[in-house]
Amino acid sequence: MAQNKPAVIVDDIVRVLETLRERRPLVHCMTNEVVKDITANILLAIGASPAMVEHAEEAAEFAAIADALLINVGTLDTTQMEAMRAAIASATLAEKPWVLDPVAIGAISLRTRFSREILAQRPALIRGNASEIIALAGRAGKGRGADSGDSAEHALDAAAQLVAQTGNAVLVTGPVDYALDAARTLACANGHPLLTRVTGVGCAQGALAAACVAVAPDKIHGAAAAAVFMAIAGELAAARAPRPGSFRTALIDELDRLDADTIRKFAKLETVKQNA
Ligand SMILES: Nc1ncnc2c1ncn2[C@@H]1O[C@H](COP(=O)(O)OP(=O)(O)OP(=O)(O)O)[C@@H](O)[C@H]1O
Ligand SMILES: Cc1ncsc1CCO
Ligand SMILES: [Mg+2]
Repeated sequence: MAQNKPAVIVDDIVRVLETLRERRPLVHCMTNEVVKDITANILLAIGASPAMVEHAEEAAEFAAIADALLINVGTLDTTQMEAMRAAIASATLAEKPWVLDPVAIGAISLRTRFSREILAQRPALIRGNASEIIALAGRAGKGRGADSGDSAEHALDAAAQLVAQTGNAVLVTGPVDYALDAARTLACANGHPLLTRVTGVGCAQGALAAACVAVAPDKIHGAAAAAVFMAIAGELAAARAPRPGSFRTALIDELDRLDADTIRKFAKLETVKQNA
């Protein structure tokens, strides 16, 4: 089953971008209060269509209509938890992919319990920094908030466990991003430290991954595409905007400008493990 899957190559990532811009996937975002603006703008820049729909009744209705759903627990509350449960049930029934972003779990109990509860509904993709991935797998890590205290390499075992639990894919972000499913582990070595100096880049990347998974042939292609798009745009943005405020604007501009030639020229995508 997991075996004999073809390798993921840069051409596959280019195709995800082209398909995304043709199909303009509608991404239902249930995300935290801090990052809604940057999330919607990053989705628009890459060519997707964002919609933030929060009320439980509306969320259940909309999750069936949208092409993908993002569940981000960054500013969780009780009302939102109920709405998220309803949306996940509806997306699952409609066979629409959903992405889990377990922001700052580990040190904070309620969101950790909730993320583990909904993990049982098998998200198509989990996107988190190393500490979040380690905590979701039930292991001890160094995370204390929304930023990672662990290395992505450290999180790979935990990520593989989550892949086994969901049967789907995981994207661990950090200095190197890792995308994995049961058959393959890919590493994207692009990126720039300024990506961590603007709040919500990781969260927006979860939304970007939802858009990519909606149009990609396989979940891992979606995960890898989200890694490559954000990291290359970050490198190009940093080259002309070396401070966080202007970098945020430049990042959105570079995602808008991103094209096949730029991806082919800059992508540092490597297969680190292939079980075929
Ligand atoms: N040291 C680094 N050098 C280059 N790129 C990095 C580095 N650290 C993270 N990144 C990139 O930053 C982006 C966000 O990843 P990060 O792991 O910081 O997410 P996060 O902690 O969940 O973010 P947030 O909580 O602010 O939304 C990714 O594209 C990742 O590749
Ligand atoms: C800063 C912050 N706090 C809760 S969510 C969030 C956005 C980055 O994860
Ligand atoms: Mg961060």
